[in-house]
Amino acid sequence: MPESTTNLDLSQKSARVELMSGVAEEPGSAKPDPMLTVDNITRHFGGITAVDVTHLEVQRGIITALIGPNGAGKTTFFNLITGFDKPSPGASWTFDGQGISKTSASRVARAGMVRTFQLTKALNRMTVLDNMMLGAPGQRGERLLSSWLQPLWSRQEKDIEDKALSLLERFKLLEKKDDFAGSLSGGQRKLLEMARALMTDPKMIMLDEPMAGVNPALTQSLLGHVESLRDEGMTVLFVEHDMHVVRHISDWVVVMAEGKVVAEGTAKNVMAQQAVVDAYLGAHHDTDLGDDALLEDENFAAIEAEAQQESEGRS
Ligand SMILES: Nc1ncnc2c1ncn2[C@@H]1O[C@H](COP(=O)(O)OP(=O)(O)OP(=O)(O)O)[C@@H](O)[C@H]1O
Repeated sequence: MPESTTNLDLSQKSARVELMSGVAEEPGSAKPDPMLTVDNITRHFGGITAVDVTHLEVQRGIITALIGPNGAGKTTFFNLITGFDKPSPGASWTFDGQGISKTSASRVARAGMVRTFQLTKALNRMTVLDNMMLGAPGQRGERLLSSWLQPLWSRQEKDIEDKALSLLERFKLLEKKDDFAGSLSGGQRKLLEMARALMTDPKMIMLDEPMAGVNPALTQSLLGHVESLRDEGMTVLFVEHDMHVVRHISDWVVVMAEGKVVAEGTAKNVMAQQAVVDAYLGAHHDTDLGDDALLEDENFAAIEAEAQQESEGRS
């Protein structure tokens, strides 16, 4: 690992700022020590180009947010790099120095890159503890989830259960262990999704809208959990629409629009960039996303609704 990361204690904000201070705030910029490097990844659905990323590096040991208006390609990008979807020929990407572009989702997970999954109907009907231990397969994602846990299953069941219980304790879900997952509140579900992803001891965790549907009381606690994963050395990449959250916990922000990376930088700088304003608002606006007023939920919802209307108008 290059000295740039190892010499710094990335649980300290000043160290993270120092680490990223030399990084160009432009799409595809080189990082001091990338955990993930992606080249020429494209995905078309019929006539739509959902993803068209020429080059992207995700820095190790920090929290990177992936933002962009609805339909920008964020979820498709997550699916592609975790092996849940296949890109057009010519794509390549490496994780922790290892080429993983021709690798199945379960192998990607075993290499140390996991993504969270929303609780599906079948998972809702399982208890919280069973979700952690994972058995019952239904949909593709669930089968993959169980195959991620294969390496663990070679261990004694007791060890696996101990690990599940200690994660549930950490995420304050221990009292709920015998309840059906479907009975959990929105925030508790998000905690369970996160806890479950940690069963495989990942190096990098990818969170898909970790704060969606979470009440304000639990938001703070969830944010704290995400930050503590980073403070323990994990690399975090998350998709999020809530700009308060993005500003609050991101060390770096990548902005996608119409499948491409259109901006990168710190939250503050990125939101002031014209390309980002254009992506969210359309080029005819001259509003600054760095303006805090724009980060009020109400205003952001209006911006998103407008972007949605524009994209529907185009399609
Ligand atoms: N399975 C699919 N079949 C057809 N089109 C798809 C499929 N999945 C995604 N798309 C299209 O690809 C584009 C990117 O979608 P994607 O869901 O990746 O965007 P997103 O940035 O995650 O949006 P959101 O923030 O709304 O979740 C959109 O135009 C979407 O309609």
